[in-house]
Formats: sequence, C-alpha cells, structure tokens
Amino acid sequence: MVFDGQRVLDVHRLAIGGNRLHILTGANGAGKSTLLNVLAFLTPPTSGQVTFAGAPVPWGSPSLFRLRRNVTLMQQFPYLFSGSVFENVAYGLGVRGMGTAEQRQRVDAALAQTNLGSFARRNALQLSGGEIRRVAMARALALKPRVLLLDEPLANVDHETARLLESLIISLPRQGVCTIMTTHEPNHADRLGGKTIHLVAGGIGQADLIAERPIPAGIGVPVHQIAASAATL
Ligand SMILES: Nc1ncnc2c1ncn2[C@@H]1O[C@H](COP(=O)(O)OP(=O)(O)OP(=O)(O)O)[C@@H](O)[C@H]1O
Repeated sequence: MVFDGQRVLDVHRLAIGGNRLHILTGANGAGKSTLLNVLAFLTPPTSGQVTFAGAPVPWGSPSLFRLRRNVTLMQQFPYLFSGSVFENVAYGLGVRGMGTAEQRQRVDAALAQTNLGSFARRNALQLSGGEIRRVAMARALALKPRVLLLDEPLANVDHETARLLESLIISLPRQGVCTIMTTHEPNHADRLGGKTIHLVAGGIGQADLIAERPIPAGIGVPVHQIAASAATL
C-alpha cells in the first residue's frame, strides 16, 4: 500500500485461514490498521490481489458489498451514533434487512456476551471508553461474521474489561469465527493462544507467513498476487 508516495505496507504473500485466532503485532506505524482495512475489503491495495475463499475480491463492483458481509472490522476507535446502545448494536442487522424479532434476539445475546444487558437503553454517547469498546464488540458479534478483525481491542481498557474481552476473543474460533486482532503486547499471543503475524515497517517476516491452505472462512493474499507490480499491497 502506498500513501502519498510512501510505501507503508509491502506484503508478498499472506494466507489467513481456519477458525483460529491470529495476532497481528508491530510497532506504531508498522501498518497493522492498514492491513486490517485491506482485509476488511474497505481499502483496495495499490497493486496486487486479495482473495477471499479462493476468489479475487471484486474491488469497485456492486458485489463487493455482499462480500463485505463475511467480514467485520472493529475499529481502534469505534464510532457510536446518537441513540441507545440497543439501536447501535442493531443498526447493522437492520441494514441487512433482518426482521425485528431476530434483531432483538441477536442484540440481546450480544449484549449478554459483553455483559451489557443492563445498558440496552443507555445513550451510546454517554458511555466510557471501556463501555464503548464493549458495545463495539457486541455490535460486531451480533453480525456473526465469518471473519472478525479487531483493531487493538484490548488497548486502554481496565483489567476487568480486558479479561471479559479476552475470554470472548478466545471463544471466537470455537464459534467458527476466523479472528485477527492487532496488539502492541508481545505476550498476547501466548496468553490468548493465537498465531502471531509480526509486521515490521509494513513487511511480514518469512517465519510469519502462514502456509495454511486458505479455507472458505479465510482471507488470502497469495503469492505473487500481492506481489504484482512493485510487490506492494
Ligand atoms: N490514509 C492515509 N494516508 C496517508 N498515510 C497513512 C494513511 N493511513 C495510514 N497511513 C500511514 O501508514 C503508516 C501505517 O499506519 P497504520 O495506521 O496502518 O499503522 P499501525 O501499525 O496500525 O499503527 P498504530 O499501532 O500506531 O495504530 C503510518 O505511517 C501512517 O501514518
């Protein structure tokens, strides 16, 4: 990926698959959020190709919107709109045309998972940072994505919230969700049992390339696809 003439992400090959947890580490500015934005099908690579379940991502085509439903990104600084917590968590379900009964059932379950059952009617704009993070997690879980991308989900939260989010994250692979989270904490991979992908100045070390066959729930940026032109994602 090139921004303003600067190459900030340069990935030759990366295949992420399976119902497991992947932990993306790297210093500030290493390109973690940029990579998540590409994997969420929000930002097309400057050159190269991204595939999902073996098929190239159709950047610029109306079918991209359908493809995006497989993947949910929880941003580093989640945005909540003015309205109740319930409305915020339900929003994406409504956009997908889900009926109100199923919306309610999904939202209630997601709020229970994030220990927010008593927050449903609270104004989302009056929440603390840790509460906002939990609402954002509930909103992501309610969508039941095949791939969940979490940008710094454990940053700046208290011990109790961190434990809650960690146990949720650990449980995701068992629920059939391929999960990729970023962190600055080198010990998170050991503690959460994930596979580490380490980014250094936009590049991925040879040892971190995942040679697993991308399965239907996986995102692949296979060899030479990303490497088209200047090997720049
Ligand atoms: N839209 C953009 N336009 C220009 N430069 C950008 C843009 N987005 C990211 N960058 C630059 O790309 C580099 C990688 O940024 P990115 O946010 O991906 O890093 P990061 O690893 O997530 O960092 P952090 O740990 O600080 O969140 C940085 O130098 C950043 O300034």
